[in-house]
Formats: sequence, structure tokens, C-alpha cells
Amino acid sequence: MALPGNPIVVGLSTAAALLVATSLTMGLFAKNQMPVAGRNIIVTGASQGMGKAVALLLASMGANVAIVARDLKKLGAAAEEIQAVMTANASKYPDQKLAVISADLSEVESAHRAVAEAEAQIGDTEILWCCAGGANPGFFRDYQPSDLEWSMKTNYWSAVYIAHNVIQKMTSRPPPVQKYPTDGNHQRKIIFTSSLVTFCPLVGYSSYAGPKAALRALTDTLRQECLLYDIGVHCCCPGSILSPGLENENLTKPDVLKKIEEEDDVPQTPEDVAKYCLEELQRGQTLPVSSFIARAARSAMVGPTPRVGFFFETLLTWICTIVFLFVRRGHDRLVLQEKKAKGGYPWENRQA
Ligand SMILES: NC(=O)C1=CN([C@@H]2O[C@H](COP(=O)(O)OP(=O)(O)OC[C@H]3O[C@@H](n4cnc5c(N)ncnc54)[C@H](OP(=O)(O)O)[C@@H]3O)[C@@H](O)[C@H]2O)C=CC1
Ligand SMILES: CCCCCCCCCCCCCCCC(=O)[C@@H](N)CO
Repeated sequence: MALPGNPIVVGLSTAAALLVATSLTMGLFAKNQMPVAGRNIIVTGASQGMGKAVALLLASMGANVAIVARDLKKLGAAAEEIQAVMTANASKYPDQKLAVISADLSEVESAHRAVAEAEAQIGDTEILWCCAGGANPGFFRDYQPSDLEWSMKTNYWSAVYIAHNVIQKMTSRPPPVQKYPTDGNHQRKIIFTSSLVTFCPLVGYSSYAGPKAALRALTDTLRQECLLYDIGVHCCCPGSILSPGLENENLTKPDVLKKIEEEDDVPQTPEDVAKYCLEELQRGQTLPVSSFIARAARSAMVGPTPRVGFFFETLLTWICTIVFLFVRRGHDRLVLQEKKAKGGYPWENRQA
């Protein structure tokens, strides 16, 4: 037979072919899909937690940054840290700009004002990264209607009003000339922040999972429309972040949810979340995650959303679809234990 007989040659060429195939699918040879140096970026929720870490990271890489949140005192403290990073950068990236904007983004007029002020100070928006959000965990039956509305405003409208305004502005003018051109993709971008909860809804997050899943659905839909405008649309889905927001929500978090989170999730620092989400964005991932657990959950829930690293991600999809059956049953079991601890259904012998 005329097959290449030498096993070393066969072995080496197979290995080389596999390496090239995986490297291509894993995006190793791919271009940077999100260069940030010299670009104008609005970061919302940037006075603390993940948003502040994102703003600091982008500033350290040479971006012009506009930070938006409500409380001016917290904004001022964050601005000092960001300004220090920019000052240290001055020789590499001269004239880096920082804008500090106080606005309640859940109000449409304030959201529009925030964009106008940001653009007056740092220039036309090239990237909007929405981090503002927060959770008020509890049981659905115990919420007031206003609690449910609060979550929708805080997580959904605070991102949608500003993104809508920025997209209208972006599509009415051509992309700007790059101050630091690279061979990467300088496409403009909208980035939302959802949560791992959008892949694995959990007891206690009934007010939060809806708006966060809505952001993911919006991302998929808007990504498709934005092919018309060459604007990228992405939605970060991190697990627990060691932020002031998490400390605060833990004060009212149901015990059963705390238990699930302690067992299944390892909280990350805001800095790690910012770093890994940015790496995923630079690889072009539509739903960036920052931990393996979130990546596993995403793979089971990715559906038609584009994925980077198709072969590996699809293999993970097959495995995690099965694993998820057991994970969910484990969570259900913890909920049933909670029912027992509480003395049955609420209308029976209920203690709490
Ligand atoms: N912490 C976690 O465990 C996880 C969080 N997430 C999500 O990641 C994002 C960041 O979370 P985290 O780091 O905990 O954030 P924090 O809760 O610590 O901070 C929230 C930020 O958003 C701002 N903000 C809140 N509401 C508004 C509003 N209406 N208008 C303008 N700014 C607002 C806050 O400032 P101010 O109050 O002054 O307005 C603050 O800067 C959120 O979207 C969150 O849902 C996702 C997964 C896990
Ligand atoms: C295939 C296997 C997948 C397994 C997945 C199991 C995940 C369970 C852990 C859930 C952690 C919740 C993190 C998000 C919290 C959040 O968004 C709030 N803290 C907001 O502030």
C-alpha cells in the first residue's frame, strides 16, 4: 500500500494538523478583537466592584474612560485611583482623558445626559461597557412589587437606555480614526453585564434572573442587527464577584442560596473578573465568562450564540448538558431540605 509508512512522520504530521486545527478554533492565531489604547470608553457602575476594576484596567491599557454611577463621593474616590493610573502612563499614552459623571441610568433622561457629558469630555463613544446592576435576593412570594421593579430598573433599563442612545449616536457617524492603529479589530462595541445566573437560574434570584436573562436575549438579537452597522455586541456572565454589592446582598440572601453558592462557586476578585472578561472579549467571545464553572454552564446554554473555539466548546456542551442534570438535582435537593427545616409548606406549621 502507498500509505506513508514511517510512524514518526505519520504521528508528527497528525499532531501538527491537530495543533493547527485546535489553535485556529481556539483563536490562538486570531487577531485582537478589542484593542483599547487611545479609544473612548464609557463604563457604567464604575465607582466600585467590577465596573471600577474594568475602568482601572482599561485606563492602564491607554483608553480614555468616562465613569458613570450615582453617588459622587464613591465616584470621586474611584476617579482618584484611575487618575493615578493615567498619570503613571503619561509617557506611553499622553493626553489620556477621564470623565466622571453622576447619573441615575435607570432614568432615560439622565442616561442620555450621561452620554452627552461623556462625549463632550472624552470624545465620541467607541465602546460602552455596562456594569451597573445589582441583586436583591429573596423569595418571590416575599417581595413587594416595588422590589421586582427595582431589579428590572437596576439591571435592565440602566443598561438598555444608555445602550440605545449610544447605538443611535454610533450609527449616525462613521467609526473614528484610530489614535493607535493595530492589526486588531477596531470595531465599535456595546458590552452588557449579565451573570452566571442567566445560565443557571437559582432559588432566591427570581427578581434578578429575569432582567439578566433579558440582557442576554437582547445581546443575541442586537448582535444580529448590529451586523448592519459593524458594531459588536457582547454580554459578560461572571460568577460571584467579591464586591461591595455582594457584601450587601448577602445581608438578605436566603440561607439555601448561600449554601448553593458556597458549594458550587468560588467568588473572584473584581480585578480577576475584569481581566478574564477582557481576555474573552479580545478573543471575540459573545458571552464572556471569567471562571471555569461559568464556562461550563455557558457551554450547556450557549444555543445559537456564536462561540469561539467551536470544537472544544461543543465537546464541553455535550459533557455539561449531562453534568447539569445532576447539578440541578443537587440544587433541588437543597431546596427540599430547606422545606423540611422550615416545617413543611408555608401554610403548614410554618416557622419563617
Ligand atoms: N457581585 C456579584 O456576585 C456579581 C455581580 N454581577 C453583575 O456584575 C455587575 C457589577 O457587580 P458588582 O461588582 O457586584 O457591583 P456593585 O453592586 O458593587 O456596584 C454597582 C455599581 O453600579 C452603580 N449603579 C447601581 N445602580 C445604578 C444606577 N441606577 N445608575 C447608575 N449607576 C448605578 C453603583 O453606583 P451607585 O450606587 O453610586 O449608583 C456601583 O458603581 C452588576 O451588573 C452585577 O449584577 C454578576 C455576577 C456576580
Ligand atoms: C455544568 C455545570 C454548571 C454548574 C453551575 C452551577 C453554578 C452554581 C453557582 C451559582 C453562583 C451564582 C453566581 C452569580 C451571582 C450573582 O450574579 C449575584 N451575586 C449578583 O450580585
